Amino acid sequence: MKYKTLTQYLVEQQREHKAVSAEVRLLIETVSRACKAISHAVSKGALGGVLGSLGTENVQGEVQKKLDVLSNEILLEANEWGGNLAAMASEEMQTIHRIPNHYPKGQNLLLFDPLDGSSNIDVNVSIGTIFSVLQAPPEAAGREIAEADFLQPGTRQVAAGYAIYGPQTMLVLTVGAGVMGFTLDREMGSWLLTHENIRLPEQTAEFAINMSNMRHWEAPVRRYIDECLQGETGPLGKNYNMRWIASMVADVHRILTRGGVFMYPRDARASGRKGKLRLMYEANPMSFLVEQAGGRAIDGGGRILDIQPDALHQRIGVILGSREEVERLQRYHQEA
Ligand SMILES: O=P(O)(O)OC[C@H]1O[C@](O)(COP(=O)(O)O)[C@@H](O)[C@@H]1O
Ligand SMILES: [Mg+2]
Ligand SMILES: [Mg+2]
Repeated sequence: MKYKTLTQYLVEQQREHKAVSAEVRLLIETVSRACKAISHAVSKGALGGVLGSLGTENVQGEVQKKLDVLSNEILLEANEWGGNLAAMASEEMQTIHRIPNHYPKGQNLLLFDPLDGSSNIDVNVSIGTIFSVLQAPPEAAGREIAEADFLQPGTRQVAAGYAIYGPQTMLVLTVGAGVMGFTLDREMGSWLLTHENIRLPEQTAEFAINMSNMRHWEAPVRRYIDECLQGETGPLGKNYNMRWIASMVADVHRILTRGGVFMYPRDARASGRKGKLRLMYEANPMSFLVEQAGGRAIDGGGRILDIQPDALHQRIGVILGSREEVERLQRYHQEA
């Protein structure tokens, strides 16, 4: 079977469907090359000296793994040279990284979670890279990009995707024209379009949540999970299965493949933080993908993609996946 390459797909989207600009096409290709390099580093594991912690903390007070920092550097370096970008923002960096004057500059803004699922690195479980592309707002023309220029709702994303480093390395991408899955052919070094037009089943009997946080959940999430656990004889009338990989990339990949609902809800913890996951690097790109595949994504209050961000590293509750289940959860929030 002959598969299209990522480049062929993107050129088609640019020329025939006008779904992507030449600049964004080149940017996605650069990100995909960086993901290939991260994939090689990940697969070397202990032999490449990439496992373990660095003993430093990121801006959010989380201990950084060697791979968090290495992946961040790979993405920065690749995109400084070839990304057609104005600036970048990363979960691992305090503030934005502007493209220096001597590099080719573009109009786009790139955001990334360089290594998602950090707690799984050392135990050889799937991890990934998540990215999102925005455009510099018109008012930024002629001046330096500011952090505030990144604070755009997810509906403004022009592309988003993730690479998953699992049994296979895949790149799952949307440019707003459906969701495409590319598998890395290591011998050829190419991304091949193996999963065309990924669609998410509307119904499901599988949920993903970290049950150890149950005592902190808000009432609507508690109600939904209680009902799932009651199985066939409960109000939902079916037996549910549960999965929790603790890599958002891997959990979302499973959901895009066979349906399900993923939750890292905001909760009632005294810390007052609104959930664990980051709006700009995790929730927005994944919500864009899930909606493009026919699913839904909410924070409990409403649609994630409509949220006006108020900070680069803002955290948010995330509920996403199969349409009917997410709509049910939305109803439970409204009723509460
Ligand atoms: O360990 P917990 O609390 O279950 O959290 C798991 C979640 O945290 C994350 O690992 C956060 O991402 P990072 O590894 O990029 O910080 C998600 O991928 C995952 O869904
Ligand atoms: Mg993450
Ligand atoms: Mg991360």
